[in-house]
Amino acid sequence: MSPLLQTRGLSRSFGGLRAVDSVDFSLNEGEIRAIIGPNGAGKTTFVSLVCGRIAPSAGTILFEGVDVTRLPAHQRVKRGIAYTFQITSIFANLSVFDNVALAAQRRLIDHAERGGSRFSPADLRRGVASALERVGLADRAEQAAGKLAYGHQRLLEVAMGLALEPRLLILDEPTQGLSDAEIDGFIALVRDIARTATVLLIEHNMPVVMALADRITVMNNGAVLAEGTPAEIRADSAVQHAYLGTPDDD
Ligand SMILES: Nc1ncnc2c1ncn2[C@@H]1O[C@H](COP(=O)(O)OP(=O)(O)OP(=O)(O)O)[C@@H](O)[C@H]1O
Repeated sequence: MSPLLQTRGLSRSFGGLRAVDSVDFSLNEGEIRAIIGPNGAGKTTFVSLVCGRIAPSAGTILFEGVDVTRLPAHQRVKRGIAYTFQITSIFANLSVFDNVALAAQRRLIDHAERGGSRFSPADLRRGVASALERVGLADRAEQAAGKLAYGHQRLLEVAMGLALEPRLLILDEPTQGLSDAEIDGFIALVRDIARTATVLLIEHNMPVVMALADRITVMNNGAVLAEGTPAEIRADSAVQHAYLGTPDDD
């Protein structure tokens, strides 16, 4: 089986700093993959290259075997790559419902343009309601998005990503600002998402990573330091040294 996503020699420098340094990466369809690593390791830069928010200095990105390295971000979204944008992508004055509707509308219009069923407002409402239900924000649909607590804004971004019905959903630190109970709900949500999409998760919360990831990629100084199952990563002494502390820390 060819991988859903593959990068070869992917690099990005900022001035003299190699934020992402010749990364060869491969992700199979249906996987939940976590990317971990210390602050500044290059995780966000790496996924920003994958989704097309920033351009690489060198290297290639293949999605479903097709070279998407030069495609603009919106074309990658059409192909099924969704990134839960940082909080800045939320329209604070619009309702929670309308924020998700903007994302869902884009997918339905794309679908209609490709010769699929005609755009229908009823489909739109259903898609939005379902995405909000899945992330647990259905009862806040009418609130202004800017009034949501930080953690709930992160969940709103996940709902916006889900409304795109992606093949690959990239989640960048989604549990930041969530309570313990909400984190439990989030773990169940990601397992549910993984039934229909491949998940690439940047996450600092180790119990969340260990609970969810099929495999873990550890980045350090822009490069891949290690890759393996949660058990392999826990046992890797270089990883413990760079990042995890002692194996019993969590
Ligand atoms: N736009 C930019 N201009 C200059 N330097 C940048 C830019 N974006 C990232 N960097 C630098 O690139 C390096 C990697 O940053 P990146 O945000 O990808 O790391 P990260 O692993 O996601 O860190 P964190 O866990 O703190 O989010 C850092 O040294 C950062 O300061």
